[in-house]
Amino acid sequence: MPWSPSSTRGFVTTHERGSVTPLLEIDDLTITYRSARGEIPAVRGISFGLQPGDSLGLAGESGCGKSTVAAAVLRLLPRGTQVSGRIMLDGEDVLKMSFGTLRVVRWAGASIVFQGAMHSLNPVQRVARQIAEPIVLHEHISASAAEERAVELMTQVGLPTWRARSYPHQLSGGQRQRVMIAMALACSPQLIIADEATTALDVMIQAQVLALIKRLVAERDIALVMISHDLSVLADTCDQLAVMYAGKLVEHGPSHEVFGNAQHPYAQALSAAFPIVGDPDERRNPQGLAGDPPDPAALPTGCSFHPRCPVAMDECTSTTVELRAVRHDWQAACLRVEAEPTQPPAATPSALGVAAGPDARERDARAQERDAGSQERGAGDLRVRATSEDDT
Ligand SMILES: Nc1ncnc2c1ncn2[C@@H]1O[C@H](COP(=O)(O)OP(=O)(O)OP(=O)(O)O)[C@@H](O)[C@H]1O
Repeated sequence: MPWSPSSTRGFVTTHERGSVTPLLEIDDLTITYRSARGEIPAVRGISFGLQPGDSLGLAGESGCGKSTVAAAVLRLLPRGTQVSGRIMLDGEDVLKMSFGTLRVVRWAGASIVFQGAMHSLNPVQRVARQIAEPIVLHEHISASAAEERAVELMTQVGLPTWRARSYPHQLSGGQRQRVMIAMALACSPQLIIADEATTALDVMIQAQVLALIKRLVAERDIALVMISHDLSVLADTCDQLAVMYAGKLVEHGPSHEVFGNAQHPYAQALSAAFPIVGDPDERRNPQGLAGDPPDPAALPTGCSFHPRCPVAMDECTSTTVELRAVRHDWQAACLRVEAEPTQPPAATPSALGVAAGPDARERDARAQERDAGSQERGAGDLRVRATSEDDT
């Protein structure tokens, strides 16, 4: 079994054994909280898969279900929450794992870096000791050997070794977030979930921590799920972007396409709200999105986005639309998207009829310019902030 707790490292992965099974495969995941207000359908039938080394940015407004997905991957949801579908981690169903296996999988298979390290760290324990704890637990080595490893990890995440004996309150916010990343890496997981891991940091420190995550993920061939409100940060850090709205995926595809040429009106609005360096129009005129996301306990009929959608049609009020292929690697859940899987890429919003009128034409022209640019430059040039560790 891949997650046998008895092997030296904790497990032998299917990838180490040469399997091509996706590392993470989420299939029709549906999560409903039970609360005093009744049932809250937080996640509604989402699916995606990741191979080692893949990175997926999960975006969407507050309350759309991003953290619920993250918590489900490590079965950290409150007791009583209804979960259906499948979450396969390295070929094993997380939802059916025994607690013994789950203990190994947490840290050694997948780990989560949350926002606000101060609340996640023990205030009265030195940081190296905290990083060493999961190593002792999972690898059954002595505390001093584990602390040596912890100090090595601290160096890898750019913390000076003398900080090993510091307490969390003696570190800056960025340093604490680095400690959390070192902890997440401690047992060499195959998957890291970063849930708003850089949101509370100032722009310079955020850039450093993002660069660090990118470097470590690339060096170690780790799969990354990164959750953020900030689509531009996700587009800069991840290869793929998935946009959630009211518990559903409304668009999923290569980052430069979803950020630069979104097909779903919600994903368009979200990406238009963030500036792109080198695009003065977007910088001068960042657009907001009117209205609020729906109450998950009282979702609108049809497409949940239709009450806020600038291009909604009558049908949208009654027809539920699932993801449609825009291209073989790109999907959007909008009735206006004409699925043309055999056509070459670079369908533009107006070509798909997603947005009509002068604004849409302007936007479309910008999207085409960006598209041409992105083909030359690649997705990395969508960055809006300096992300080189050396620069900051
Ligand atoms: N323990 C819980 N009990 C009941 N409802 C919950 C619980 N946790 C989250 N919810 C609800 O589930 C929905 C999804 O919440 P979730 O935290 O996953 O969203 P999110 O996209 O991560 O939001 P944010 O960006 O604000 O963290 C929200 O409507 C939220 O109020």
